[in-house]
Amino acid sequence: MQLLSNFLKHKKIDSELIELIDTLMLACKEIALQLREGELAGVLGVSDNTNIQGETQKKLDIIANEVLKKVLLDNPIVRGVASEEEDFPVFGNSDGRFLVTFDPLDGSSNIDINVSVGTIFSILEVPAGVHENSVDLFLQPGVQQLAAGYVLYGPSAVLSLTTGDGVNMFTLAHTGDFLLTHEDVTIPADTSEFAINMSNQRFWEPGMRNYIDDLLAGSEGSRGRNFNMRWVASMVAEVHRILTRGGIFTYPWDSREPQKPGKLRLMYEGNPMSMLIEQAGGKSSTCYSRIMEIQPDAIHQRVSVALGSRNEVDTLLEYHQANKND
Ligand SMILES: O=P(O)(O)OC[C@H]1O[C@](O)(COP(=O)(O)O)[C@@H](O)[C@@H]1O
Ligand SMILES: [Mg+2]
Ligand SMILES: [Mg+2]
Repeated sequence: MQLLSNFLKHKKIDSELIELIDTLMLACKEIALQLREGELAGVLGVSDNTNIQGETQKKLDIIANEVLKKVLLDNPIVRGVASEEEDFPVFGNSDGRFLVTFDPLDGSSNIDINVSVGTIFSILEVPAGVHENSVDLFLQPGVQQLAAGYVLYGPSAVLSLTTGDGVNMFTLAHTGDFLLTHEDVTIPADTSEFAINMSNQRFWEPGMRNYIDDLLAGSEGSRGRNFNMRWVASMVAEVHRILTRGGIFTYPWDSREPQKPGKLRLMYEGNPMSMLIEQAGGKSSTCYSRIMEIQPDAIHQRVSVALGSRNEVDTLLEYHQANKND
């Protein structure tokens, strides 16, 4: 089985980008170790802090964030990082070429119950000739990402990575190496499995309500077949399932906080996951437009997300279109 860096060299990926991905994996291996120790290392439970989005930080949110920040900023090819758990971007070498945004620990409500969590990352390039450090450097649409991926910390630790030429998966071996385990991952265009937090049903838009009602009606409804439902409450795990066997995942806009487009964050979750899904032949949308074409205007911007098997996402968009035109 091929080593991650050998695979990327073989694919003729830019050597500095390979170096950056290796650096990211160094941090993820450290996070994987801390997670594995769990209670033994005293890392479970909540901290006394709240992040800029008003969420209570888990101890492991903070640890994972610190590990990623330190390891990345120690490498002079990194100009700056932006994290879900940092109020503002943090800058390193002013000549650095890369920007990295990350959700250090996704699905962190699962930590204390020992269920899968993950790290999501997105790599951007500093626009040519820009020397001033500012948040604006990061505010690039998802189509500009050089690479994106996640590490799922589940029964095994798995990296799913795209550098803009398909999606490949690598499993962390006991030697500390990530080894190629799935090449050219492709999402089936059709699916009978959906993922949504059903407890928010009464807050959804009519398009989403009608769509889910028809899935639940199964073979007796207009879809004419039964659908299965999954909800891990960890986006990394949901996307991993979809990359592995297809499906649709959505965290849509809802009326609880109508001024926010959704729960998930564009720069740390929406864009990197959309790049992976599209590179595997799937589709990703806000329910109205392509996520990767959104011009961000704030680093912690939220976005509504619907992604997965292409034909099923198209069907969901039709329900939204139908209700928009009513
Ligand atoms: O608690 P809910 O409403 O089920 O939301 C679950 C969603 O929130 C998230 O946990 C948000 O990510 P964080 O844990 O990084 O805040 C997603 O991974 C997941 O899809
Ligand atoms: Mg998250
Ligand atoms: Mg998080």
